[in-house]
Amino acid sequence: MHEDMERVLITEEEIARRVRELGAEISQDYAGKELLVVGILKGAVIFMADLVRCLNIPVRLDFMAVSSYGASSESSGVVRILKDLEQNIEGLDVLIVEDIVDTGLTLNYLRENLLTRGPASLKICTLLDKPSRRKVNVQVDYNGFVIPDEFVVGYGLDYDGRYRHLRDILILKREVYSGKEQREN
Ligand SMILES: O=P(O)(O)OC[C@H]1O[C@H](OP(=O)(O)OP(=O)(O)O)[C@H](O)[C@@H]1O
Ligand SMILES: Oc1ncnc2cn[nH]c12
Ligand SMILES: [Mg+2]
Repeated sequence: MHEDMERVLITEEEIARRVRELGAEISQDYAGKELLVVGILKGAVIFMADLVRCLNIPVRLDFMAVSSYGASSESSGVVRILKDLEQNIEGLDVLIVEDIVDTGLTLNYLRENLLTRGPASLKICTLLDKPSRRKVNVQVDYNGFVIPDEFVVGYGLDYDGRYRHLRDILILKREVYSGKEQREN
């Protein structure tokens, strides 16, 4: 195992099995429709690539990048759009795909923002959910795994931009992030 890692939390095999399950569930819910899948850069890219290949419905892809919210106040969570969608989503069925919901600030902002653009429907899929860290409530429609309050990396998730390429989801050794706040917020 990678020397910076405490332990494996979810193996690549467990991830693959769960992604197939989510794909089947989403395909069933959107049978007969076309889905615009919106991936939130960068962390969601790897999950999204696997998930969409488990869908047996027509799919289009688009991406957004948002700022991490820095020193914003606890509740509101100022989130800036760094890269917006290319696609006009009015009247479309849209599924936001995320790697993790932690405080919920990112998704809460994104959901509000995209709803103002008039999609026919808007749902949220996340691979990981850390309910213990929630600061704002956000409804998740498709949830891969509920995990404890540990800082995880791999399968798209990073620390300081590293470890996204690792095939499992692993818990990072505390000394690697030297006790710094998990999220500067
Ligand atoms: O629920 P929240 O507390 O808002 O945290 C979740 C968000 O934080 C991470 O993204 P990050 O801002 O680290 O960017 P990245 O996806 O490029 O790693 C993660 O990918 C989610 O988008
Ligand atoms: O555990 C985690 N690992 C990587 N990025 C994030 C964001 N929120 N929580 C995280
Ligand atoms: Mg990240």
